[in-house]
This record gives sequence, C-alpha cells and structure tokens, in this order.
Amino acid sequence: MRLKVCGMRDPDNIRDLVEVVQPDWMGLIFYPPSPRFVENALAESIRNFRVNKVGVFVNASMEEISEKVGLFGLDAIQLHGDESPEFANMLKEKTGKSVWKVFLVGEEMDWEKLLPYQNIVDCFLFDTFSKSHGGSGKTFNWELLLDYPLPTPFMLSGGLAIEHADAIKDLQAKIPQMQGIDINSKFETKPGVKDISLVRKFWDYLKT
Ligand SMILES: O=C(O)c1ccccc1N[C@@H]1O[C@H](COP(=O)(O)O)[C@@H](O)[C@H]1O
Repeated sequence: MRLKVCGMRDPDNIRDLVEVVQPDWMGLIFYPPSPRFVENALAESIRNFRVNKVGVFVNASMEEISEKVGLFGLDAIQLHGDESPEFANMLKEKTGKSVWKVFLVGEEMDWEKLLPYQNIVDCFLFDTFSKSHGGSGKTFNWELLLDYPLPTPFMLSGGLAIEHADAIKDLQAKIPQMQGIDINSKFETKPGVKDISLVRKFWDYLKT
C-alpha cells in the first residue's frame, strides 16, 4: 500500500511530514479556489525535500501545468477536472511525467468512461463527487470499486480518516489494483496544514 498526503502548503509542515512519515507522494494543489492553493513562492523552499511531488490541477492549461512541473520539480500530474484523454496524452508526451486521471464518484459508477484513458494514464484516482471538485471530506460508496474492471492501478481518495483504517485494509485485500490511498482534509489542523502525529499513527497502522 502506498500513501499520498495531499494539500500541503507550509514548508515546516512539509519538512515534518517528509522526516516523520516519509510518504510515497506529497500533493500540491494548483487550483486557485481551493483553500490549499499553492503560490509559486513555495517552490524555492521545498525544492530539495526528498519526496515525490504530485501537482493537482482542475482544468488548467497545458502551459500552466508545464510551468508548475518545471518550477516545483513535479514527478506526477493529477488531473482533477474534466480533462480529455487527448489532453492527458499530450501532457504526458510534453512533460514525460506520470499522469493520473481523477474520476468523481456519485451514487453509481460508469466504468466505460475510463476506457479512453486506460492506455494513456499511469493511474486512476477515485474521489467523492462534489461541486468543489475535491477536498470535500466526504467518502463515497466503496462497494462500487469491487466492480472495477481494468488492470490500471488506482488510488482511493475522498474523506479518508483514521477511523477508516480497517475498512481500507479490507478493501485493498479484495482489489489488487488498489495501489494506495490519498489523504487530505481529515488530517488537517487547518486547510493546508496536516497533523503529522495523526498521519503517522494512521500510516504506522496501515502499512503493517
Ligand atoms: O483539497 C482541495 O482543496 C482540492 C480542490 C480541488 C481539487 C482537489 C482537491 N483535493 C483533492 O481531493 C481529494 C480528496 O480530499 P478529501 O480527503 O476529501 O479532503 C484528494 O485527492 C485531494 O487531492
């Protein structure tokens, strides 16, 4: 199981996360309406931290994403909006980075929607449907994932909290394509700042 901690924006908090938890990825949100939005000024102070960085974008342009990839040294790009398969493909060719496509899950899931992306993206990510696009703090019905039909790995996201640890373990045991989890608002002391001891407690339990 792999861990992504998303919505980081404070250099001291990021340093603590990297030293204490050593997650597989850290997420930076480049969506201006988000309370976790990251300004360019952060790039210099976190450039040398030894953690893989994922940039989260919502319907951003190719130019904007390419600029952030260079400035922040991003390792992966998470497309959290309505980006087309053609856009994802061009982005992968242009940047050479890992590309993740997010699908927001409501009451039902239409797996056909994923097919045009499956030979392009490195990973899918399933988050709960919300008008704010992400960071809702709400879970969706994970039973839907038991019908996931593709070999492409995916990440589970959307309102994950410490009380879900056992259910997450159970789900991963049933679905081998589930490569990891993405945590965010349920581990915050305020938007963009994580409770590192809580993240550590959760991850120490889950990774065993
Ligand atoms: O966190 C945000 O503000 C955000 C805004 C726009 C798009 C994505 C965002 N975050 C992503 O949302 C999911 C789930 O977060 P939560 O656990 O429900 O708070 C996570 O993948 C973040 O990358």
